[in-house]
Amino acid sequence: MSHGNNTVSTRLENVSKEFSEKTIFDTLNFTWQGFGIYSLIGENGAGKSTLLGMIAGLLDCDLGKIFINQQQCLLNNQEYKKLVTYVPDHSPIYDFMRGQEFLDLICSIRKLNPDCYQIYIEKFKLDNFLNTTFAEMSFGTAKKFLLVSALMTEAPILLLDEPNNGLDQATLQAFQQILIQQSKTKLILMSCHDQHFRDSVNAKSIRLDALKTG
Ligand SMILES: Nc1ncnc2c1ncn2[C@@H]1O[C@H](COP(=O)(O)OP(=O)(O)OP(=O)(O)O)[C@@H](O)[C@H]1O
Repeated sequence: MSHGNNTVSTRLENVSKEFSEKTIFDTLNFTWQGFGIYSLIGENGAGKSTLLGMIAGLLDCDLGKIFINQQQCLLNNQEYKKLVTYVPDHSPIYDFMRGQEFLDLICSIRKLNPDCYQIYIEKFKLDNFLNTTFAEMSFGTAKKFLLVSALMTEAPILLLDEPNNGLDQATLQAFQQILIQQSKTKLILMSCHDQHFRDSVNAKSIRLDALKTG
């Protein structure tokens, strides 16, 4: 991998977050070290998506710090952004954008050769949707493009929010194989309510309430 490390870590240091005076996290401390797949487990509203969004750098911590390797999650830290890629549970893509345009845009931002996504287009059977706008795509098809945009990068941290939601059986099988393969060289953190899917990719469970109480 081009990140050049034979290991990778994500570290939460005294991370606190509240929404409208409701505490979601209070001085959370945890480190994920090394490659593999981890799934955050917790009831609806426990804060799984919030934590993934914070590690992705899209939501601020109220207090505390988040690091990937030695890089701190800060608005202008481009080195941090290179280390992480994130798939939210719903598509945030402009309606007018077409599938291929979106992937080419991500390639251009991440300085990747556009050839890098072809293999995933085949595995996810997206050939016929490259020219389709996100407005016209089904939920599952849009989700597949988002997954491709993350899987094609070399970022060693992959954050996936409910990644299996909306995928058909054939795609799920292809996706499971890709995740297992990528988990040899990436640290994959996901939120996933589906135990069958978690087991199928050998995800290690991390209970959010256990994290909160240290
Ligand atoms: N932008 C926001 N403004 C106010 N409250 C928010 C906001 N985003 C999330 N919350 C609240 O923060 C809490 C954690 O939400 P989050 O979506 O992270 O939970 P989750 O564990 O991912 O839930 P689910 O399993 O339902 O996906 C919830 O109480 C939610 O209502």
